[in-house]
Amino acid sequence: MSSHPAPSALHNGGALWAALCVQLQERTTAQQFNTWLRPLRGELHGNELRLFAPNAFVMEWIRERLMDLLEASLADLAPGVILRLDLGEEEGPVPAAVPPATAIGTDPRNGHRLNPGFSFGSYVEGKSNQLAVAAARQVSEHPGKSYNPLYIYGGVGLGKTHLMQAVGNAILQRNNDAKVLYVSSEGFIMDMVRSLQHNTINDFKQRYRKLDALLIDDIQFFAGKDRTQEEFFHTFNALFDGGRQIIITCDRYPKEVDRLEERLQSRFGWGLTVAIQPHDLETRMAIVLCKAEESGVDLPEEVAFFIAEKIRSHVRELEGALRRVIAHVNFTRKPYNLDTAREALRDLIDVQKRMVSLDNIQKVVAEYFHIRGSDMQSKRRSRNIARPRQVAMCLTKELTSHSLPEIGEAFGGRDHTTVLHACRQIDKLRQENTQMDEDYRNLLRILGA
Ligand SMILES: Nc1ncnc2c1ncn2[C@@H]1O[C@H](COP(=O)(O)OP(=O)(O)OP(=O)(O)O)[C@@H](O)[C@H]1O
Repeated sequence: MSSHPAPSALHNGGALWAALCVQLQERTTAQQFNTWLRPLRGELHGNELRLFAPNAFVMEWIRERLMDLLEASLADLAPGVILRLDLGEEEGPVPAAVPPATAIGTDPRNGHRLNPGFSFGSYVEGKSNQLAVAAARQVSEHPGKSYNPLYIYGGVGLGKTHLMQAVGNAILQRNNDAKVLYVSSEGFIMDMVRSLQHNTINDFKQRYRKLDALLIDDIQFFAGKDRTQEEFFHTFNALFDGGRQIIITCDRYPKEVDRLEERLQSRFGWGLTVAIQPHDLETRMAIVLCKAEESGVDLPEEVAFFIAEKIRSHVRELEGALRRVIAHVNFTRKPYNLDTAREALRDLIDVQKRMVSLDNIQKVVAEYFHIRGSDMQSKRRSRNIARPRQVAMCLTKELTSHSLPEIGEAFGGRDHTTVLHACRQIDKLRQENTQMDEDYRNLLRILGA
């Protein structure tokens, strides 16, 4: 991280917190940042940075999920300063991403909370999202009538939110009076909690049930939240029965969302469930070109290809890499070509190379499946050992340039046909078994591929 503020800038807690926010914005999604971190207030007391949360719900959420990230970022920025999270004395302002309940659907300018940039026009279509895009277009033309609910699922940063909001924007374009609302599932929970706190739960129900289209993002965060699920169940029924459109996104298939009531799981499957798969090279390249054009940059195709080839995880990373290249070119005043792209992404590529070494793949896979590193080479054949070993072989084949005999050798002197068999087996299992596919994709992500 390059943005270390001068020590004088850190004298008061506000400045330190502001500097920390710059880092955190890079390390979280916009939604996470706006919903959970932006509402915090920072005060520096000696060597202790105290962060005050506006309410207990926000405080607990941060404690459970963001504390490690906050502490690590603070340690990078101001080593030695300790972090303490407290409840603010007074109820703080409502987070920017979650306007006060009364604002929902009533502000004609942005009551719907849609990002106008998330349109079909700026969404690149490829093999990985073809079906999802076709379904989304259909829904935008006949909301409430074609597929209800439309359930879009897929891994992190693959374009679920963008596509869902494209539908919302298209509905509004056709009918400016339509009551459309985009809300993250965390936003829905916050909204509900606030209504409960203020005894306005009936208003909450009315607001949500009057909508023409409800777009609810990342529904996996409903897991285990019984009161929220209960409330959403009734909202869902009211909208569905009234022929209003519901669009849901999630990181997995409905039946695979843990601790989600069965009645919700089954309702989510009533309409159409479509997946967005990780994008292939051509689609990634088209996305890079599209994003470059949006930024007013005439990017040579070879540079777009280079970025798409090196960054294989998800679109947010692709965007990050492109931003780096643009910043580097602006700063050095050099032209856009392979050399400048390589210079701009050197750190990233170096990290990636270290991550995808044969040794590291074995280590990461062993840790992921909780087996011993030495089991990668051992003769043990029990499934809980053999399967991770096959996964590691398959990843090594996919991510490195080692030959099959070299891979076999590194996995306890096995024959190259064993490696080939492992790769085929894992490919097959990934198609048949979503858990295996998810594990494999998680590992690719951990390995930075
Ligand atoms: N097919 C695409 N064409 C153009 N841009 C895309 C495409 N897919 C994703 N993006 C861009 O990638 C970024 C991340 O996309 P988005 O937030 O929609 O992903 P997501 O699947 O909802 O992620 P998360 O799982 O974190 O909620 C956005 O800036 C979006 O515009």
